Amino acid sequence: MTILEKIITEKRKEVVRLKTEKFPEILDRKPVKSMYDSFMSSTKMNVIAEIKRASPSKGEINSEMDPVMQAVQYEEAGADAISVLTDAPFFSGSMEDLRRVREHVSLPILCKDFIIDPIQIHIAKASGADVILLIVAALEEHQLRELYSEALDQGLEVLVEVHNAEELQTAMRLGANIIGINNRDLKTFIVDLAATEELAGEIRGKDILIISESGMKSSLDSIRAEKAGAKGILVGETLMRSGDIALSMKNLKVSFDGVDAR
Ligand SMILES: O=P(O)(O)OC[C@@H](O)[C@@H](O)c1c[nH]c2ccccc12
Repeated sequence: MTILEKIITEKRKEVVRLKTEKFPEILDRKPVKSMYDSFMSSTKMNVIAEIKRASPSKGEINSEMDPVMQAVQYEEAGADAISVLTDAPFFSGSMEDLRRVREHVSLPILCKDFIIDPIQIHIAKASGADVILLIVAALEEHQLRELYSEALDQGLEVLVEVHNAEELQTAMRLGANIIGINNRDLKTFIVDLAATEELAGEIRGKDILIISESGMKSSLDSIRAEKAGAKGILVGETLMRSGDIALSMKNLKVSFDGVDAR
């Protein structure tokens, strides 16, 4: 079994449990600006800064961190959106983390999870998410379509994640307007920015927002993503391990002419 299959097997059990539990209280909140609109109109690389305690490929990353303190630091450092990993068994996160972060930041929040059932979308929305992730490799196309339209009906934006040309075709058939190219192969954990370079060129239509995900360490990586056509990057580990979040953020937020934004 691949790690992705293991994660999905656990998710199915979680969904069964969620359906028996009490639905969480709906958080009262102000609307935020659309991530799509703000990223498309920016002149600098947009950074989605991720709250990630641990991962199956790296084990523990930063288990001491308080998600609210981390998210507030991200916002102060100039992040454009916050991603909160809510999966518990493999990433040590929770929906409670997302809810707490929501109460302290005003940026768009991405609920980063392995969504396989509408109940997860409803809970994410109630907990304050603005954007959800749908991973093409984890879903049948009909499921992907159902979950995608459910999310739009709920007023959420959707980041549709792909890793190869076939998945990209599926995302484009769906009409996704935000496509995330994961540089990490979820089956082997190998990270290679060439994934963004290869796939971004195949994305037809200037109105699709491209996000390059995983493995971003420095301004060089950010410039590489920008040259390939990405308007956003999703960064977890580098920011979670950084001793100077403001500096790391500055390095990643290159301006779109390829010159460092500083
Ligand atoms: O820590 P990194 O290498 O910066 O990666 C962040 C993010 O892209 C990664 O966490 C991720 C991308 N797609 C996912 C799907 C599920 C869980 C996690 C992910």
